[in-house]
Amino acid sequence: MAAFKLNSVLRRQLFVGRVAIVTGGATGIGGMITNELVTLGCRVVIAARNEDRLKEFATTVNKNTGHDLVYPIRCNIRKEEEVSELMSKTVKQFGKIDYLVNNGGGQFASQTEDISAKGWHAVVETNLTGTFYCLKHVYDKYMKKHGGSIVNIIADIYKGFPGMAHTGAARAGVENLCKTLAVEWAKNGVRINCVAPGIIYSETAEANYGQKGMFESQLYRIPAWRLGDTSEVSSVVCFLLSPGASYVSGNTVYIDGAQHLYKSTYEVEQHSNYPPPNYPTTEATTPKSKL
Ligand SMILES: CCCCCCC/C=C/C(=O)SCCNC(=O)CCNC(=O)[C@H](O)C(C)(C)COP(=O)(O)OP(=O)(O)OC[C@H]1O[C@@H](n2cnc3c(N)ncnc32)[C@H](O)[C@@H]1OP(=O)(O)O
Ligand SMILES: NC(=O)C1=CN([C@@H]2O[C@H](COP(=O)(O)OP(=O)(O)OC[C@H]3O[C@@H](n4cnc5c(N)ncnc54)[C@H](OP(=O)(O)O)[C@@H]3O)[C@@H](O)[C@H]2O)C=CC1
Repeated sequence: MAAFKLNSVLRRQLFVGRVAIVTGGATGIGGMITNELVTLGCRVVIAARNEDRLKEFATTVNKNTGHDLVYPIRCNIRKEEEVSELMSKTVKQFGKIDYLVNNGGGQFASQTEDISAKGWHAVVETNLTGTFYCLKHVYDKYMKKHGGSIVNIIADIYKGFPGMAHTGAARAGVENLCKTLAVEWAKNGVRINCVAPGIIYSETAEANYGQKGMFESQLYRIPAWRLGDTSEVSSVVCFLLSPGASYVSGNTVYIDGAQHLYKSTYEVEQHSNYPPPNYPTTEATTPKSKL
């Protein structure tokens, strides 16, 4: 019992005096990361495009905790000058940036051949280039001299990302960038890792796919036979940021109930359009071609 009490005291103090930036930090997974960091004593700058939503979230958390721990800054991560300002304003306001969580991002579902050039650029510029801007400017403005810890939220790209090729390509780019920076910036005391969520329920995430129940319809593809919840992502993010992960860098942690080892969210319909095999086939093994 005494040990448990000590633990909970330590837990509350884990990030006291620390400062984090969480992009997309007012909704879904990002909102839960902000909440958990605040619970651990951290001050958190939340950054996204929708300023009203940022302000409302910050006001609610600050009212609930009785402390001004959450600070909203409007920022579209696709615009380099806004990202640069986000980092400068944070250093000016709080004197430091210990942690960066690159969580802001997203995509839409589409067959690859139906993605327009504009749609491709929107997704790649948000998820890959936006993350690059955040990394470059947090390094320039603080972490180059002082070190820090970074977590990038990517996605389950273990088997590619059929049905969302743009985000698969962008997130794979972020994962590779993470490996590069884990090496290049080690000399500056910077650790950097990725977290790859499977299907994590939040109202905003599900709304993006336009249909209530869409996420639940995927349960049979997940060995855990349930969706993830946002706190199951935030706890891993906080661990990776914390001194508990002081020798961990350049890694990706999948948070997906083992889905990356099982079924993707994409169905391949039966067809006979591959070049024929060199073994005798029957009617049953050669369905009619639709081509
Ligand atoms: C079946 C179950 C699947 C489970 C998968 C679970 C894995 C992943 C889950 C998640 O990531 S949940 C998080 C969801 N949240 C978000 O995605 C929020 C952020 N998303 C966005 O902001 C957009 O999707 C965006 C495209 C990344 C950026 O949008 P932005 O506001 O900058 O651009 P738009 O002006 O809206 O669009 C630009 C361009 O993009 C094309 N496009 C956009 N949406 C669609 C769509 N729904 N379908 C087809 N194409 C789309 C389109 O070309 C747009 O240009 P215009 O045609 O509008 O001129
Ligand atoms: N939920 C899930 O199942 C999964 C989620 N993910 C990823 O996790 C992250 C969080 O998603 P989740 O919480 O589920 O969904 P949300 O839709 O709630 O979160 C997306 C957040 O990103 C912000 N954002 C989007 N574009 C930009 C931009 N250009 N600049 C700044 N902020 C931006 C949004 O704020 P605003 O619109 O105000 O800018 C929003 O707060 C995303 O990167 C998502 O793709 C990955 C795999 C699975």
